[in-house]
This record gives sequence, C-alpha cells and structure tokens, in this order.
Amino acid sequence: MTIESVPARSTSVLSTEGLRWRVGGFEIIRGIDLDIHDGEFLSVIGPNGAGKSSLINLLSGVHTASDGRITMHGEDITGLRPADRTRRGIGRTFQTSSLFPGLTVLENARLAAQAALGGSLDLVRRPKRNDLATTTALDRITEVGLGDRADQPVTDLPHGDKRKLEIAIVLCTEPKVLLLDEPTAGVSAEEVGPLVDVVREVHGRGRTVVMVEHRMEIVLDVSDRIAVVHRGELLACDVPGVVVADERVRDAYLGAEL
Ligand SMILES: Nc1ncnc2c1ncn2[C@@H]1O[C@H](COP(=O)(O)OP(=O)(O)OP(=O)(O)O)[C@@H](O)[C@H]1O
Repeated sequence: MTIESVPARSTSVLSTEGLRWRVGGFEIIRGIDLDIHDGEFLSVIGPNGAGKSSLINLLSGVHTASDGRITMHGEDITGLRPADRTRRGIGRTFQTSSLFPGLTVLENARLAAQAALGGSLDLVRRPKRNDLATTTALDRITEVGLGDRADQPVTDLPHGDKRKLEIAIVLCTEPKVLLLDEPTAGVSAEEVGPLVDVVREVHGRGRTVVMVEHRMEIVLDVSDRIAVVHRGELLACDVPGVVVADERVRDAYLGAEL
C-alpha cells in the first residue's frame, strides 16, 4: 500500500467545526473538525462506543449539535431538521432495518420515491408501472441488483438483500452524500462481498459516501480516507496507509490488528 498524505480531492461537501453533542450529562462528541471531500469515500472507524453513530446522527440531523457548526458547500445547516437535510442531498441508512416487511421490494422503494417527489404515502392505491415514483424506484432497485426481485415480499429476502434495498431506498431521495451506518452489520459472510460491491458501485456513480464500518478489510479496500473516532474526538483522518501506521490509532485499538 502506498502512503501518501495529500488527498487527491479537496473541495468540501460537508464540514464540521467544533462539533459537540451532550446528552444526559455526558459529552459524547467532543469538538470534531472534519472536512468531507466532494466525491470521496470516507470510512469512519473507532472502538465500540467511540461516537461513530452519534457523528452520523449529527450529520443527518437525527441529533442536534450542542455546540459547533455543520456546513454543506459552505452553507450552515446545523439547525436543519432531517427532512430538510434530505432535500439538500444528505441521505442515510441506519444500523437497524427500516423496511416494511409486509410490502414488496418495489413497494418499499416506491414509498421512498413518492415521499422524495413530494407525493402522499399511498399504501392503498395499486402502483402504476409507469408513474415517476415507480420508475424511480425500479431504477434504484435495479442499481443495487434487486431488479429481478421487485415483486418479492421483503420478509422473504436474505439479510444482505435487505441491506441493499435500504441503500436503494436512500438512493430514491437522490443523495449527493450517502451516510451508511454499518451496512454489513448482521450480514452473512457470503453476502458481504456482493453488498460491498453495491456500495462501491453506488460511490462510483459520483456520490460522496461516508461509511461507519467495523470490518477493517472492507475499510482498507474501499476508502479514499479513514476518519478515526475515539472517545468522541477525531483521532486521525487521512489516507489508509497513514492511518494504519499511526501509533495513536494503534493505541486506541489496544494493539489489535488494523
Ligand atoms: N441517545 C443517547 N443517550 C445517551 N447516551 C447515548 C445516546 N446515544 C449514544 N449514547 C452513548 O454515546 C456513546 C457513543 O455511542 P455511539 O453509538 O455513537 O458509538 P459507536 O462508536 O457508534 O459505537 P458502536 O461501534 O458500538 O456502534 C456510547 O457510550 C453510547 O452509550
């Protein structure tokens, strides 16, 4: 692996300055300054409880910052609600599934497309194959490799396909920045590779991806840069070769293999 400390891309799409989040008397995020570059694949790693999901929740607006600023292309979005951030192009998946198990693959994606297009969430009306929400949903489920499973109930899908569908659902909102919180969590060993391929292809289509991930072999394979969160602080953020060689990062993992 080559070690180069100057990232190729430097235009920021999302930035945080002095970002802090306090809850229940604890400071969980403790002054994070982070520039996420336009078009990059940034992985966020760190020990359990370090604050990775909290950071994603702050970026997506699920949590409100206690202090500091979040900007998107220079514009302050710190106070915006999640739905307003989605409209500006920040999409996210969650660690736990957010699918409607009784609906089909297409129906799940179509609901997201309908909502993104500003329509009502119509669960009763039979979808037409050629309306905009349906064609958008079909395009997105095809993009993640589920085109031939459109009419399958979600409950019958293997876990890896459910995770692909969650990505397709976020894609229906046309995100510029995709925040993925542990996309491979709970996925069987055989399903991990195809799922990572989908994540890589989604990034390859010009989107910025920020991914929380524990599996280092994946992180090292896909990332342009790696951000290391430790005890609510940003310990390092650099290209993979620099991060894995960083003594402070190794100490944070108590000598575990990186
Ligand atoms: N809503 C909340 N209220 C109180 N404490 C919280 C809340 N959300 C997170 N925490 C605490 O903040 C810390 C960081 O949690 P977070 O989920 O961000 O860590 P993480 O790095 O994503 O961990 P993991 O890798 O285990 O998912 C943990 O100690 C957690 O218990």
